[in-house]
Amino acid sequence: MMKHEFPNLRVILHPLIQHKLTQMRDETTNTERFRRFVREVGQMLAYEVTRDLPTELVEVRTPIATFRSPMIAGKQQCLVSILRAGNGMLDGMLELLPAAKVGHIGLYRDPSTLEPVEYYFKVPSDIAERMVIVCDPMLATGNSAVAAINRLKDHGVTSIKLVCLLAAPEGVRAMLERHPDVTVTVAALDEKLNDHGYIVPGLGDAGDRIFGTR
Ligand SMILES: O=P(O)(O)OC[C@H]1O[C@H](OP(=O)(O)OP(=O)(O)O)[C@H](O)[C@@H]1O
Ligand SMILES: O=c1cc[nH]c(=O)[nH]1
Ligand SMILES: [Mg+2]
Repeated sequence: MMKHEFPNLRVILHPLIQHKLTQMRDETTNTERFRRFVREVGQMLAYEVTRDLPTELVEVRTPIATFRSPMIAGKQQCLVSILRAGNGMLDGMLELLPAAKVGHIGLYRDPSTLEPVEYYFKVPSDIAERMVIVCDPMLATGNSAVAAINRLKDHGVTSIKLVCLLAAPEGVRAMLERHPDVTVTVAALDEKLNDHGYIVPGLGDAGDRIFGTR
């Protein structure tokens, strides 16, 4: 585990994740490969973020004997993707959590103010009873994640985890101040933000690289 100052942050230093992340950072990685890496790393981060799900023992009869064996218990899951870039992680995560419901929150950052603008909001009607995993590749200023989680809490959600590929210290700090109950799981904690609010060294604009829009 990486040493850092944030009690709300888990950085996953798995070699497979780091290997793929390095190729995502490479500016010569094309849309097709970038999209595949986001999906694969999203799936591996879903594995890590579900590590502490509660289990209960249920009786199972094998061809040899009957015994008590663990199954996931407690709240059911809901994945919430922050559009657009969150969708790049969604399919990989759903492969591990096939029964999860899915919500979408459409946000884009105003480039001059770096404040998020909401353009879409659709979540399952029973979301308040679920454990929610919010996904977005980038946690930069944190404004988008804070706004999305504000909206989920307004809908009564009490159990939330945030999964990102990359975070800047500014974004992790914003989450700690505004939503200290939410753990943040990332593949890397980068150095800082630049004057345009991009993560340094980062990987550029995640949405544009996933969808090939620039
Ligand atoms: O922490 P913040 O400073 O709020 O920045 C992070 C946000 O910026 C990106 O989205 P963007 O606004 O580029 O929208 P997109 O996914 O449609 O490209 C990213 O996917 C996050 O949602
Ligand atoms: O570096 C950044 C910051 C915000 N959004 C991105 O896609 N990349
Ligand atoms: Mg973008």
